[in-house]
Amino acid sequence: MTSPFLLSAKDVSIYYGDKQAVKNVNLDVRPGTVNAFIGPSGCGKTTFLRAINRMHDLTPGARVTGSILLDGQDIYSPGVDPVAMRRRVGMVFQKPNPFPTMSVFDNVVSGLKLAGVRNRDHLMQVAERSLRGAALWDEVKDRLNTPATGLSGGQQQRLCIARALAVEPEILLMDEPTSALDPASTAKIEDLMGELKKVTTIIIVTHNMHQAARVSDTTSFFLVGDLVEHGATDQVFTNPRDERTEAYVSGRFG
Ligand SMILES: Nc1ncnc2c1ncn2[C@@H]1O[C@H](COP(=O)(O)OP(=O)(O)OP(=O)(O)O)[C@@H](O)[C@H]1O
Repeated sequence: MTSPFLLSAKDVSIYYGDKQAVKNVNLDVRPGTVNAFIGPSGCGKTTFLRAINRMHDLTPGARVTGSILLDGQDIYSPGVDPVAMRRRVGMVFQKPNPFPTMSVFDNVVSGLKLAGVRNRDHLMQVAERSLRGAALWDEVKDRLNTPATGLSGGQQQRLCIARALAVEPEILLMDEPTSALDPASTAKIEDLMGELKKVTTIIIVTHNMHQAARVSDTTSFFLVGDLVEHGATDQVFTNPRDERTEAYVSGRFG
């Protein structure tokens, strides 16, 4: 039988030199869902997230053990090309990071151009679809050829979401995507999540428990490198199994 999970982490540990930042994490993610990682600062959420597209390959001294299966294939197996794999696993960072010298349009289609796509009509179709997907089309359709840096912070973050969507990733990793944004821009991105999960699967690291409760289907609670609890978001917030989760979600530490 094929697995119902798009992503399965098995016994994943992550080290920076001698220091273990993530301890034996096991986690399954279903396709078409929003999955939140919560927990206090420094507990390993971002470290684990970055392992899902092999970003630690680029960090000196970092080491990942265990396996992370994407569609049943271990992304750490020797035959896997990390560049090709990263096209399947998109990433949106804390601070919007559009390519500063590029126009809005060129930012969105940069991944496709890098892959050699040149057909202007096709690029235009993808740009429109991706910008609509990121709920940005109406705001930028008349300024596609202007610099991306002219957009507001919230628009820039949605542009980064559009850029990620353009290559049709199977998973979109979002590392505190709204922490640098004002409440109105945050609300727009939260509203977007429900739409995005129709076309991809989302994992979002957030410090904001209300955000996790609002947008996610499942929640994983991390504490000093351990995945303490993982379950349906309703259950984790209203009926946590572990007393440490209970203490955290009720605001007793954090
Ligand atoms: N490049 C690095 N080199 C060494 N240690 C690191 C590195 N990045 C993170 N760490 C350490 O690993 C641990 C986990 O950090 P991580 O950033 O994953 O936590 P986090 O839960 O995402 O925190 P935050 O919510 O503050 O972003 C911390 O102790 C951190 O200091």
